[in-house]
Amino acid sequence: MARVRVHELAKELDMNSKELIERILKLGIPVKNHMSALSDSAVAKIRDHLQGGTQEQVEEKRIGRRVIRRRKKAEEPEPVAAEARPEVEVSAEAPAVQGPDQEEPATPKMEAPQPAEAAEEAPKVPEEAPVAEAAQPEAPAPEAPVTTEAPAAPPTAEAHEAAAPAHPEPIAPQLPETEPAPSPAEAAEQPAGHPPEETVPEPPTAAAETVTESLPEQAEAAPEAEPVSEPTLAEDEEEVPAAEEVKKGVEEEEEEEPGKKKKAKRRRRKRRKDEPAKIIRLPDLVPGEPEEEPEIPVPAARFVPDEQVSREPLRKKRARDDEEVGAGKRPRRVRKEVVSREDLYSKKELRAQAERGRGVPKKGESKDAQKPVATVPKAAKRRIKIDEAITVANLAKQMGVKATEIIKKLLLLGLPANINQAIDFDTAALVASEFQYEVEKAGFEEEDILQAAEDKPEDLKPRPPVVTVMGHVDHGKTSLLDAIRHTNVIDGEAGGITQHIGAYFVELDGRHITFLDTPGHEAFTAMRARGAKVTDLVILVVAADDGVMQQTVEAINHSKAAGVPIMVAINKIDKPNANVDRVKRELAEHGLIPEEWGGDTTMVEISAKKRMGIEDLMEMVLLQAELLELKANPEKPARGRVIEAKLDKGRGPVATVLVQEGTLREGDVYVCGTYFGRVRSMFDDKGRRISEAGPSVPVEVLGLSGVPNAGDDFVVLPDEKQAKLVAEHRQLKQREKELTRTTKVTLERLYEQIQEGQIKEVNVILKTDVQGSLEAIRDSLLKLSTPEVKVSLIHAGTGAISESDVMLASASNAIIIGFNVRADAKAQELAEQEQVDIRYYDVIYQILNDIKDAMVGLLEPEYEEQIIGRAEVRQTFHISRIGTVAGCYVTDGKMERNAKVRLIRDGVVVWDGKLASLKRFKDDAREVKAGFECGLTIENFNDIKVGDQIEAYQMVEVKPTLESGESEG
Ligand SMILES: Nc1nc2c(ncn2[C@@H]2O[C@H](COP(=O)(O)OP(=O)(O)OP(=O)(O)O)[C@@H](O)[C@H]2O)c(=O)[nH]1
Repeated sequence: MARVRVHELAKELDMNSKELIERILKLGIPVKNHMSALSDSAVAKIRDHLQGGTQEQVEEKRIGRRVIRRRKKAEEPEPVAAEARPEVEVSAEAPAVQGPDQEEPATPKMEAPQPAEAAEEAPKVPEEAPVAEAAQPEAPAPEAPVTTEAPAAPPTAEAHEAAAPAHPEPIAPQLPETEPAPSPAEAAEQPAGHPPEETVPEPPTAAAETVTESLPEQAEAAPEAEPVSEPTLAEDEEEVPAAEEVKKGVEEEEEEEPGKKKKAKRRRRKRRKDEPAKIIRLPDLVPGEPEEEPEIPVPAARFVPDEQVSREPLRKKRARDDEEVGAGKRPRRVRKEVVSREDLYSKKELRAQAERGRGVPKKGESKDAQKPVATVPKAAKRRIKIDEAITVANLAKQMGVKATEIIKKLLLLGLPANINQAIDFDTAALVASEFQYEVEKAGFEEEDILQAAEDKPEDLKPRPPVVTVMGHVDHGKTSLLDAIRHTNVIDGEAGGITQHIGAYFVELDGRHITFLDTPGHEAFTAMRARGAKVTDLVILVVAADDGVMQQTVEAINHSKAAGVPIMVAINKIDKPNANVDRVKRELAEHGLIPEEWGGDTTMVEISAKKRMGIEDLMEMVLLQAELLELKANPEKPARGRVIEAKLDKGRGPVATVLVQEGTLREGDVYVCGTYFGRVRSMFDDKGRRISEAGPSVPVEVLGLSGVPNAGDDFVVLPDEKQAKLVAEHRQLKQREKELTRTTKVTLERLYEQIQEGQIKEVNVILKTDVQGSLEAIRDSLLKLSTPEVKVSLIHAGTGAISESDVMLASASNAIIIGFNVRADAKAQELAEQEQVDIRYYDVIYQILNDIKDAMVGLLEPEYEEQIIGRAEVRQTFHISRIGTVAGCYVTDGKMERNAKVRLIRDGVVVWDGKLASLKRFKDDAREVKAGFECGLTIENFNDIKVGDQIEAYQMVEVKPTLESGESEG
C-alpha cells in the first residue's frame, strides 16, 4: 500500500519538506528525510497537528494493526489511561474502527470519533474511506478515515448516507483549514466522542460517505471503481475489531486497572497469536450496526514507531488477511482490545523512555517515552560533494533519495530533466537543500594545478605575432600564404582548394610571423567559441577586381566580434580590372577606413600571384605587432592551443599546437583537453624535427593519447600524476557537461540575464532575404539601445542562416534573427547543439517588439496546449472529506498526476482545472496509461458524472517564433 512520504505530505500541506520534517520530529515521529514514508496514522497525526488540531495534546501511535495508542503529551499525570503516564489510550477516539484497509490513518483529526460512528465502522466497506470532500486533492489516501475491510466494495450512495449522519464530526479535515484544535488538555480528556475540534466543516452528507458492505457487488461490476476508492483508504488493510469488542475494550480501558489490562491483553494474545498488542478503543460504538462504516477517525494512530510492539506479528497477520481476502473470504473481524500502556512496553522500556523524557522521570512515566529517536543523519552526513555538474541519477544516489523525487523538484523549479541529465552545481545545491542536504564543491580544482605563476615584467620577451588570413573565396588567401613562404602550394592543389597545413612560421630579416592557415572565419570563430584566442591580427584578403563580398563582410564581423585588429591586403592588383578605390570604399562602408582617409586600418596593395607588395605587408604586420606589444615568458613550462589535430595512420594522434607562452620540449608531460601524455617528438611547420618550441611557434606534436579538438588548451605539467588527474577530471566534467544545457542568451532569459548583470549588450546576428530589409531592420535595432543595455549587431547579411552564423552567435553569445530566411539543416542542428537562439520573423515591427520586450522583461513565453490523454468516467463515488472520486478508464494517451484536466460532458467543457489525485488501485500513480483504469479526483470539483470525459492536457512553452520562418523553408 502506498505510503505517504514526507515530501508528498509537505507538498500537500504547502510547506517545505525541511520544515515539515522538523514538525514531524517534534511530534515524535521518526523520519529521516523527505523521502521517509509515513504511516497513515502518522500522516493523520501530522495533519492534525499542522492544522492546529489537538496535536499538542495527544500523541497517537499505532502500535499494531488495530492498536492505536494515544498518549497525552502534556504532563498531566493521567492515572487513568496509563498509569501516571501522559499517554491516553485512545479508546475514546474510536480510532479503532479501522477496517482492514481503511484505517485511514490519515485523517488527522479524527481523533474523537463519535462512538456511534465508531461502532458503525462496518468491516466491509472497503476503500472508500470516508473522504472529506473537502478539497484535499492530493492526499486522499491518507485521509481516508475509517474503513472497513471490504476493500473492493465501492461505497454506495446509500451507504454514504447512512454513515453520514452518524459521524459528522470525525471527519477530520486534514486540510489545513480545519478548525483549531482544542487544547491539549482537553483533547486528552475527551477521548471519546468529542471530536469537536476536528470536526470538519463539511456538510453532513459528505460525512456520510462511509461505505457499507453492501457495496461489494458494485465494486465487482465496476472494477474501475476500486482504484478510486483506494485513494481514500488507508494503506493497510486491517481487520476491524468488532464494534462490540471495541466498545468493550474501551470500557475496559477506562475502568480496568493496568494490571488487569495486562491480563486481558495476555488473554487476547492467546486468542490471536499474530496480533500484537493493540489498543482499540472505539468511543461510542454502535455495536449493532456493523455495516455503516463510521469512518474511523483514527487519529494519527497509525504510526508504529515501536517495532517492538508488533512488527512481526503484524506482518503475519496481514499475510493471513490477504490470504483470506484472496480466497474470497472476508477478512475476519478484528476484535478490539484495550491495552494499557504498560502492556505495550516492558518495564525496562518504560524506564528508558522515562529517562529520555524531560523533567524528572518518575518510574514508568515519560512523556515522549516511546518517541522514537529521530534518525536524522548528522549534519556531516548530510553533506555531499559534487563537481561542477552532476547527473540526476548520481545526485539521487548520493543523497539516497529517488531520482524521481529530484526530477519532481527540478520540475517545480521549472527545469525539466531526466534521470541522466546533468544539472549544474547551483541547481544541485538548490535541489539538495530541499532534501536537507548541503552541497559542497568537490575538492579538486583544476585551476589549483593548472594555475601558472604570474610572469614578472622582466621575464616577458617579445614574441612573434600570430596572424590569421581571412577573405572571400578565391580572393587569394592561399596564394598569399604561399607567396609568403615562397613555396608554391597552389600548383599542387586539386581544384584550387586550399590545403590545410595548419600554421606557418615565417621569418623576415630575423623577425618572425606565425600564420595560421584556417579555412576561413568559421574555424577562427569555432576556436573562439571554445575559448581559444590565438590570433593577434587578421589579414583580410580582398580581391581588387571583385571587391567586398559576403564572406569578406563575415570575416570583418567575426574579427570584430573577437576584438582582433584587421589589416587589409588588397590582392590581385595586377589584374586589369582591379579597382583599389572601390575596394577601399566598400571596406569603409563596413567600418574599415584606410589610414590615408583618416582611418586606422592599414591597407596594403599586393599581388600574391606576382609576389608584389608581400614584403610591405609583412613589414606592416611586424609594425602592427610592435604596436600590440606582444610578449610572453619563454622561460617556463609551455602552454598553448591546439590549432588542428588528426589521427595519422602511421603516427597516431597528431596535433598542431601553437605555443603561446613558455617553451615546449620533447619529453614534457602535458594535459591537452581531456588527454594527457608526454611529448614524444615535435616537428616544425616544415616537417623538421625539433626539440623545443618557444612562444608563438607552431609545432606538430606526437605522443598524444587521443585526438584533441581545435582550440583545446595544451599545458605542460610537472608530473604525469597531475596531468592524469586533470585529464580524468575533465573527462568527467565533459560527460556531465555534455548533458548539462549551457544557457546561452535567449530572448526569454534576456531580461533575467540583464538583471543578473550577465549581459550589458544584446548581441544580434541578422540575416534577411534582401538588402533593403536588412538595412531597415539594422537601423531600427540599433535604436533600441538604452543607456543600460546596448543592442549591437555583430553581423548582418542576406541569405540563409549558416553554420558560420551559428558559430559566431555561439562565440559571441548572440541571438540570431532570421527575417524571411531560415537556417539550413546543418545550421539548425548546430544551433541546437550550441544552444543558440534563432528567431524567425516576417514582420519587422515584431522583431523590434520582441527585442524591446525582452529587454524590459516583458516577453511572455507563449504556451501551447498539448492533450496528453483522455479518460472516461465509468463510476463515481462520493467520499467524505475527499469528494467525488471518479473511477475512470483511460481511453487514450495517459492521465498524469499533475496534469491539467478538463471535464467534458456532452461535448461541453464543464470544468477546467487540475487533477487532485490519481490512483491506480491503492497506490498513488504518477501516470496511468491508456487501457488501464484509474481513480481520480479533480481539484475543487465534485460534480463528476458517469459518462463524463476527462481530458488531461499540459501547457507547453513555445518559443515566440513567428509564422514566417518555418514557412519560408
Ligand atoms: N591575377 C592574380 N590572380 C591571383 C592572385 N592571387 C591569387 N590569384 C588567383 O586566384 C585564384 C584563387 O586563389 P587562392 O589563393 O586559391 O584563393 P583562396 O582565397 O585561397 O581560395 P579558397 O582557398 O578557395 O578560399 C587562383 O587561381 C590564384 O591563382 C593575384 O594576385 N593575381
